[in-house]
Amino acid sequence: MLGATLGLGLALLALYLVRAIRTYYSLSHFGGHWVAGWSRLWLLRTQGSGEMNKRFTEVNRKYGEFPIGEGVETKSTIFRFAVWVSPTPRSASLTLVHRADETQAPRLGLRRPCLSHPMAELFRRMSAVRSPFTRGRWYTALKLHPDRDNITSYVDEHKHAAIRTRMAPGYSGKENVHLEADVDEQLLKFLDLVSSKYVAQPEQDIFRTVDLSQVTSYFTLDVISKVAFGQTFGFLDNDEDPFGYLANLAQMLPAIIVFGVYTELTNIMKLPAVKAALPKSSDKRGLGRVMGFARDRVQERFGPKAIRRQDMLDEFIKRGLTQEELESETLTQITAGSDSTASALRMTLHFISTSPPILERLLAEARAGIEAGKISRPIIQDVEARQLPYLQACIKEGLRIYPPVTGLMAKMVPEGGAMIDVDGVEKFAPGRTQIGWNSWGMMHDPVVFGADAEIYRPERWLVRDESEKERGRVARMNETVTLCFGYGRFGCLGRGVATMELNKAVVETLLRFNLQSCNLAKPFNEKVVGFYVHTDMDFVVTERSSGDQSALVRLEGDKVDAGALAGAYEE
Ligand code: HEM
Repeated sequence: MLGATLGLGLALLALYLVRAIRTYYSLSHFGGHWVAGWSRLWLLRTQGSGEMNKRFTEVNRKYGEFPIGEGVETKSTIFRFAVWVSPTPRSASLTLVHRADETQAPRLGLRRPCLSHPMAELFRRMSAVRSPFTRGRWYTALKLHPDRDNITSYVDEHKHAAIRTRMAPGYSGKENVHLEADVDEQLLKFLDLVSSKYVAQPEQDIFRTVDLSQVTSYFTLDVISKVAFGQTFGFLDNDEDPFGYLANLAQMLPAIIVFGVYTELTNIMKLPAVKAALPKSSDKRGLGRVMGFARDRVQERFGPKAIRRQDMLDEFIKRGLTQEELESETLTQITAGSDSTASALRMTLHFISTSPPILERLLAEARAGIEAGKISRPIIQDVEARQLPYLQACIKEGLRIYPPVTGLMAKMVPEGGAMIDVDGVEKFAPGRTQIGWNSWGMMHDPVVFGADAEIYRPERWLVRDESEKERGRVARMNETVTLCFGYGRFGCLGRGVATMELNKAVVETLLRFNLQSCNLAKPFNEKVVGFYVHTDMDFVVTERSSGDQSALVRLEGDKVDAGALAGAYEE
């Protein structure tokens, strides 16, 4: 008996080794850290480092570089996850030519020679509507419910396409007549909260600070609950996390990291003991409480006394989503739509408020718009914001320098494999290879964004002259930054809502308040886990108008005691 067990064990080990070696060599030509070729531990370490964005970018810079443009080097990443043995991430730079799809996807450069960057081109090709690439197993980690998938977690193409078709109209905003008014209402509450509770008045010895990381999350969470269900969670009303949701999310980070690498572990959610420990809608706090809130709001739309409101939920119901589907999808809406927009908002505010020339230029544009009657008060309308070039440049630059989603979003090479062009050499990526996305690397690429790509500089988005070269430069940047919302059949459905929030909140906040970071040497703490967990982002806030007045200095008389530094001019 012992002998048979030992024999079986050795046979399994041999099988594992053969597969591991085959997997390793099938992708060894892409280069990368050797550990990543054998196990996912490298990936786990990188994702758990809290700075996955920077580490992936370092890897891309180290391995598989290929010269492009004017001798500048650029990079991308490929991760290999084997069919069933331990996945083996690899890295390499690449452009993509896919054999099976050659008729639809001509070789890079032939169709749009100057606009496409190889990394962006690859990303688009994989996500395009008729692409044979599919979602990788990475997406299964986005399942929030033990039994139910949601739009972000379906790896089955047909199921994903079916739910997306039914949900897209609800997101489009055309049917959601309350959308803009709902966003305005929450923004006014946000501004009111800052004004009533956080404005410092040092001249009256009132010293206060606000944690921007917190209040921006409160704003986007209340917006999303209002536009999704017609009722807010009450973050802004209470100036706190009423359900303990954000705290619960922070506790779940280790699990998020591990599940994002060992995606098969999502199956343990089906085990009765694990299932019992998972958040559920009857919970009093945390994600479970949010699930309960979503369940109650959905329930109100059904039955004899059903509430009717022309909004997203109503549109989803009209498109035939069941009560169960709605509970799961609305929860996804909250997780997908709150943190991403909040980080875009807070980082954009941070960069503008810490760069006086940028702030001044933005304020000048906004004030001119108000004076000309082109900006509604008290809140700018979305259509008006889209007419302000410098505001748009500031927002795009914010999304670029801190792309809100840094998760791998791995797409899978179809059966039969794909040819991938590395350094001008075509290399074969076997079927089921998963190709991860390094959004940070893509958005910080000097080839696309210029040699100062690491710097927040909205001016790069403004066309300097009418030459074809200049228009091509800006068009290429626009094509790339838009990818931070994904693309094609996987692209973000909430993009319109997010853009509306940013269009309004950035300019209205800065028009009212002067923001000063409390600690420029370390303005915030950050953990990057596919999204950003920011804490301690403390700012001093003063009313902009009073700040402006106090800056007016009157120099009266010939001799002024300006209080110059003592000692420097003394004998
Ligand atoms: C600045 C803010 C946002 C960014 C950068 C962003 C980015 C993304 C990205 C990268 C994806 C996945 C693309 C892929 O799988 O390849 C995605 C998907 C999605 N986003 Fe957003 N998002 C934002 C805001 C929102 C908001 C406000 C909502 C809801 C109102 C939302 C709802 C969704 C949904 C439902 C999906 C899944 C689409 C699908 O699977 O077909 N997002 N988003």
